[in-house]
Formats: sequence, C-alpha cells, structure tokens
Amino acid sequence: MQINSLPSEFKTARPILQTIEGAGFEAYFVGGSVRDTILKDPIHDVDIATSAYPSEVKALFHKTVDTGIKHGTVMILDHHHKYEVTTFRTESGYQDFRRPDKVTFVRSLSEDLKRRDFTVNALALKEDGTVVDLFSGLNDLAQHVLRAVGSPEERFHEDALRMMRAVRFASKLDFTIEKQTEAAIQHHAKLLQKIAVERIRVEFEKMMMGQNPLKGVRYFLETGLYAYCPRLNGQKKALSRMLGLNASLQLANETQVWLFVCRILGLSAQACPTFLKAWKTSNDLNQAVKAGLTFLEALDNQTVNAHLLFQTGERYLKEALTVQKIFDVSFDPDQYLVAYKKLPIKSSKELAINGRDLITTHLVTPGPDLGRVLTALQEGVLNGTYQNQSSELISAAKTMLTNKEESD
Ligand SMILES: Nc1ccn([C@@H]2O[C@H](COP(=O)(O)OP(=O)(O)OP(=O)(O)O)[C@@H](O)[C@H]2O)c(=O)n1
Repeated sequence: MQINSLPSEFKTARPILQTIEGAGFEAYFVGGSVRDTILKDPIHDVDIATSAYPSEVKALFHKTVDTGIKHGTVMILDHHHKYEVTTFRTESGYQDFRRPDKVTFVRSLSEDLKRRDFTVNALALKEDGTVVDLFSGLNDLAQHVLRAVGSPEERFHEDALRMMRAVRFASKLDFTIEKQTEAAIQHHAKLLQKIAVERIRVEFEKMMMGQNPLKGVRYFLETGLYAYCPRLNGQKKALSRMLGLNASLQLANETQVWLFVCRILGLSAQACPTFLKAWKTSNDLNQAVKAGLTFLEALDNQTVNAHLLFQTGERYLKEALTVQKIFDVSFDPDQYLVAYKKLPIKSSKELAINGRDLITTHLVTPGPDLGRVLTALQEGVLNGTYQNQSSELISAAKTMLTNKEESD
C-alpha cells in the first residue's frame, strides 16, 4: 500500500528519516500514528523506529536528549519539534508482566514489529509513503479487527496492560476483538493485578471516552478484566447497567467518566473518595466528582437550590448535568444552567463587601465572627433576602451584630 498524501506531522518529520537513511540506516514511522493515518483519524505522537543504534542516531543530529536511551529511545530536537527515535529492538524476560528484563537492539524491522501488541499497531511507514505490513495489519484495519501479533498468550504475558489496551482500542476504534485474542484476555485477565493502577486507569478512562465505549465495556465485562480493577470485583451487575442505557454514551473528559462510573455503581458523594483513592485519581478530579455527585444527589431528592448551585460552580455543574442526561434522555439541563446564570453572585469575591470593609467600618474585628457574618450575608444574597449592595449589606451586618450582642 502507498499513502499518497501524508499528514503534515509526517511531512514535517520527513527530513529526520531522510537524514537517518542518508547515513545508510533504515527509518520508519511506526505505531499508532500509522494506524490512525490509514484510518483517516487525526494523529498525535509521531514515533520513529530505526536500524541505527542510539549512539549512531545521536551522531547524526545536533541536538538530542537521552530520553530512554536504555530502551533505545533518543529524542531529536529539530527547530520547534521533538521526535522520539527508537532503535529496532527485541524484548525478553517480562518477569513482572509489564517491563522487559532485557532489551536487545537489532537491525531488522521485522524483529521489531513482531514484538508489538496488535497487528494494526505493527505497521511501518516509509517516508515516501510506502506501508510495510508484515502481519496483515492492513486487512485487520479494513475489517475493523483487533488481533494480537503472533501468539496472543505471549503478547499478554509480556505486558498484561495490553489486555486493557485491547478493550480501549475496541472502544476507541469501534473494532471487534478477534476470537483467539479475546479468549487469551479471558484466560489471562488476572495478570492485570500485576499492573500499576495508574496505568490501568489511563486505559480505562480512554475506553470510557472512546468512539463506541459500550463495545469496550462489553469486552471488559465478558473477559473478566473488570474483576481485577480497583473495587470493581463483584460489580458486574451494576456495571452492566451501562449496556442498557438508552442514550449514547459520550463522555468528554475524566470528570465525566468518574462521575458516570460512580453513578452507575450507586456511590454517594460521601462514598466516592474511598473509591477514587483506590484508582489513584488526582485531588482535582476527586473534588470535581464529589461536587458533581453532591449536586446529582440533590437533583434526585429535588432539593437543588441557589446555595447548592453556587457551591457546585458552573464547571462542575455542567459536568453533572451532562452525566444526568446520559441516564435520563428526557432530562432538561437548561433550567439549572439558567438558574445558575441568574445567581446574584457566582463566587464569594463578588459579594459587594468583604472582610476588610467590615473591619474598617469598625463593625467587627478579625476572628470567627467576621467569617460567620460574611457567610450569613452571602447566604442572604443567594436566597434573595438582601440585594448585593454594600450599603444594604453593611446595615444587615450591623443588625446581625447588634442582635448577637443583645443575645450574648
Ligand atoms: N503495551 C504496549 C504499548 C505499545 N506497544 C507498541 O508501541 C506503539 C506505541 O504505543 P503507544 O504510543 O502507547 O500507543 P499507540 O498505539 O500509539 O496508541 P495511542 O497513541 O492512541 O495511545 C504501539 O502502537 C505498539 O506498536 C506495544 O506493543 N505494547
């Protein structure tokens, strides 16, 4: 196969390949960018593989960085671009099911391609647009099939994360997993326990955000992979609820993914931190999910009010509303967005007076009273008791403090 019009990312990187080839070595574009180009999908990283050894690559370019020299990767800095160039290699060992114990640099492209995970990821592209296809990856791409290169058992034994990659690609590309490859995942699912949670999480999130997430999820459940993910063992029934949803599952970011998963599992805002901790999500994400779940619980209980909209904030509110719409296609998020827009203040900073105003007018001294008065004023503004005007708020503060003195 010949690709006549290469994407601009490849065209820009062409001189790198030409320099390496000019020195008598082989060089190819490899990996996901080749797959995505043939599928006419946008490409992200451009990976280059070569028969030149790292020292030989370094000798050919002015600026290089040893990013992963032990594994054969050299980064080439070329004007404003960075390219990872990796020497053809074979891998062996894999006692921990994730990293090879031994990497051997080789001169043969076929040796390098045959250690790769799936046939559609084992294509190489020459700078002139010729595709090298040693494992019928082009046919699998055309048939939308994900098939391990060579023995699936061996591929998953080498790197158990590849099983999660399989379900992620099934979702991302809307591909079917070939029968033997699927059977091998089912057989080896428990090896996932050996893989770092962070790496599993990245694949899980990508699966949930794919083109056809339910395809990936179906494999995730049927092969038993889910049982080896944090806190999902025993949750097949709950997770299967995803498959019965009426709405198409389109999740745009990690917050939506975890909000959705927590809702599917019936986790409350209070219970979610323990669950998310097991998945090692970031503090920012945990905060977003907790805020979203708190809002959705209020939605369930029909107790949404101005205070909650204010607390949730626009960003988290939008995420929560998007997730609610997945569960209930007839749900209308607009009324909540309109109510949010109508809030007299969107943050404490928008309150017409601040702590300093109360101190300079000698109403109150720094301390707990100050915080209490400001919170009460903010609540009053949100529920419509006061207008957000400084004179009105100052006099409201005076009344509050006078009443307090009298009751003290
Ligand atoms: N566990 C892995 C990870 C990667 N690869 C190989 O390394 C390439 C690059 O890997 P990576 O960048 O992680 O994934 P991509 O396939 O490029 O997919 P994407 O960019 O969409 O994540 C893959 O195509 C595949 O050939 C592999 O064989 N086994």
